[in-house]
Formats: sequence, structure tokens, C-alpha cells
Amino acid sequence: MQRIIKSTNLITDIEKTVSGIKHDKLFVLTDEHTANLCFPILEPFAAIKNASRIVIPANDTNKTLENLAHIWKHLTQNGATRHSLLINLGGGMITDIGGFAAATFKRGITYVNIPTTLLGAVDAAVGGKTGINFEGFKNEIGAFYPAECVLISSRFFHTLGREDILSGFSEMLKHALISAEAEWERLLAFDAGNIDYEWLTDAVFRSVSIKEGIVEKDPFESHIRKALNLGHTVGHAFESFALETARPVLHGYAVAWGLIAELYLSHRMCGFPKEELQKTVRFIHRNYGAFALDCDDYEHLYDIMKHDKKNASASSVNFTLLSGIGKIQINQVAGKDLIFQSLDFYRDSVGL
Ligand SMILES: NC(=O)c1ccc[n+]([C@@H]2O[C@H](COP(=O)([O-])OP(=O)(O)OC[C@H]3O[C@@H](n4cnc5c(N)ncnc54)[C@H](O)[C@@H]3O)[C@@H](O)[C@H]2O)c1
Ligand SMILES: O=C(O)C(=O)C[C@@H](O)[C@H](O)[C@H](O)COP(=O)(O)O
Ligand SMILES: [Zn+2]
Repeated sequence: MQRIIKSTNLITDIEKTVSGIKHDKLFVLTDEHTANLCFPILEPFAAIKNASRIVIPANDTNKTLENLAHIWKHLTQNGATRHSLLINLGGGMITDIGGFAAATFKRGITYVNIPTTLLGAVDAAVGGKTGINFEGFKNEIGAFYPAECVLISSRFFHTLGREDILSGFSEMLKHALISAEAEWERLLAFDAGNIDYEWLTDAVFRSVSIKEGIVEKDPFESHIRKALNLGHTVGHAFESFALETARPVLHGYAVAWGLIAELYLSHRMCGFPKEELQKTVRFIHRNYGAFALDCDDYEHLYDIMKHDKKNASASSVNFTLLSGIGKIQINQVAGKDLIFQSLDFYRDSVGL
């Protein structure tokens, strides 16, 4: 199992981590934003200054084959060997693409994730799913290849804008929904306009523990790990559709909107309570607004859902649903009519 450090002393922890991993050369991958905002925070650790630096453009639209090739090229041209160490310093885009570069370079080198976004810290950096988007589909190419260590520190969160905080928060809400009512209640009190960072740090550490517990039981998503995909069957369809129509949305926003549709399916198919559905929908609508679509888009969204990795066949769509908070129902196949009704419900809920 990968080592997860919930750090309260970043520099000491990174020094210990890097010196504890035998390596011949150190590489640090950032995007153009984390190069400026986050790399300097690590500079008191001398070895980082001498590391070979790889910088790629920011955001999910750049989680591409071209940027993956750029990372491979840099490693090759700068003397990386099978014994080199890669540090991924960034949000989920960087830990996904950097993790996949590490998985594939010389058939696998060791890497460490230092997530710098809320989403990266609670979700993307943990659990070993790595990959890139391809042909318009989210995470179409990838590998399970866990980081040797994930170093989580809330020091990076202070430069995040409201939208990136909310994007990460929806994955925390997902973790609460699949675990316990008390956690869900606590999170619904979150005020993105007035962030209490101490409260947030505690909530992040609890959230990571929920994911850690699930991944430990099922690292390759054969059964219970599918719970971590709640909201993503519809969410990824929205995200891919948004990319296609040149109006990209943040991953966590797509997941939040996906949760609306999938909790509706949970209500209809598994008896998820109406009051909890309504409370969650109100929170999402208030904080995340809406992604515009109309009923002419349903067929296309359904076609995208048919590519979801959880599907048992190319013609059925498999969801993770809930019969209550913390009551996970995996492998739920919904028919096309009901999926369309869930999209109607999404549109009604967000005022479209
Ligand atoms: N592997 C997994 O299990 C997993 C889980 C969830 C999401 N993901 C993937 O993660 C990606 C989304 O991650 P994300 O939301 O972190 O996006 P991201 O990595 O694109 O980061 C969002 C933005 O924040 C900037 N940024 C990063 N750290 C910052 C900081 N400390 N201060 C200010 N700006 C900062 C980035 O440069 C970028 O512009 C998606 O590709 C999604 O598919 C993967
Ligand atoms: O770690 C997991 O397992 C997840 O499903 C976490 C998700 O939040 C994440 O977005 C993941 O990348 C989705 O994976 P995919 O297998 O549906 O591409
Ligand atoms: Zn996600």
C-alpha cells in the first residue's frame, strides 16, 4: 500500500521522504502555475533546487498524449534511468499525467505525489489511478501505478481560487456520501465564501482516509472501489461533452452535477431518501450553478456514457448508486429512459 503522509511540516517531511527513497537523479514535474506558486514553497529543501525541472501547460485540456511525450522526452534527454525519482507537484492533472509517465518510462520508475489542489489532496494523488484523456474521453489511457508516497499538506490551498476549492470539495462530498451521514451533514455546512482553513484541513484528512480505506480493500477496482466513481458516469459524460464543445468545465464541477443525476437514479432504483437527495441537490445548485444542456443532447451524452470503464458490455451503462448515505450499491444498470429522466431531473434542479 502506498504511504500517505498527512503533513504538518512540509519541508521536514519532504526531506525525509526523498532521502528515504534511493535514487540517482531527481526530476520535478509541475504545470506553469504550480511552477510559480508551489515550487518556491519547497525551495528550502536544497535537493529540490538542483532537480531537473519539467514544466507543462496547465489544466485538464493538457492531460494529453503530446504532454506525456514531452515528459518522456525530457526524461530521456536528461539522463533519467530506471533508478530516477519523479516528484509530481501539482493538481490532479499533474499527478495523473506524471504518474502515467512514471508508470511507462523504462517500464516504471518511482514517483512521489505532492498534491497542490484540494482535489489532488483528497482524491487524485491517492490510490494509483494514472492516465491521460484521449479521443475526447476522460482517462481513456492509463494504468494503476501508485506513488511510493503521497505527501499531503494544506499549505498550498491558500492560493487556490474559489472554483478550485469547490471543485475539490465535490469529491469530498462524494466521499461523505459513500461513507457516513455525520460527515455529509458536516460538509453541507461548508461556506466557500468564508473558508476556515483549519476546519478544511481536518476535513481533508478525514476525506483522504475514506478513499485510502476503500483503495486498500480493492486497489484495481474489481468491486468496492467502484464506489469512488459515484457521480462520475454522468459527470465524465458532461466533462467530455464540455471539452468537445470547447467550454471545458472543472472535473469537480462535472462530478457535482453528475451527483445530482446519479442520486436521482439512486432514489428511483435503490430508494435513496428524498430529503437527503433534496438537501444535496440544493447545496450543489447553490455552489456550482449549472452546466447548460438541453434534451437534444441526451442521445450524445448517453453514447459517451457507453464508454464508461465500469460497463460490463458496450451496450449497457453501469452506475454506482446508493440506497442511503454510506449504503453503496455497485453494478447498477440503468436503462436509457431512466437515464434520460435523470437528466431531466438535473436540468429541473439547476433551473435549466
Ligand atoms: N487519479 C484519480 O484518482 C483522480 C481523481 C480525481 C480527479 N482526477 C483528475 O484530476 C484532474 C483535476 O484535478 P485538479 O482539479 O487538481 O486540476 P488541475 O491539476 O488542472 O488544477 C487546477 C488548476 O489549479 C492550478 N493550481 C494547482 N495548484 C495550485 C495552487 N496551490 N494554487 C493556485 N493554483 C493552483 C493548476 O495550475 C490548474 O490551473 C482531472 O484531470 C481529473 O480527471 C484524477
Ligand atoms: O480513485 C478512483 O477510483 C476514482 O474513481 C476517483 C475519481 O474521483 C477519479 O475522477 C477517477 O480518475 C475516475 O476514474 P475513471 O476510472 O472513471 O476514469
Ligand atoms: Zn473524480
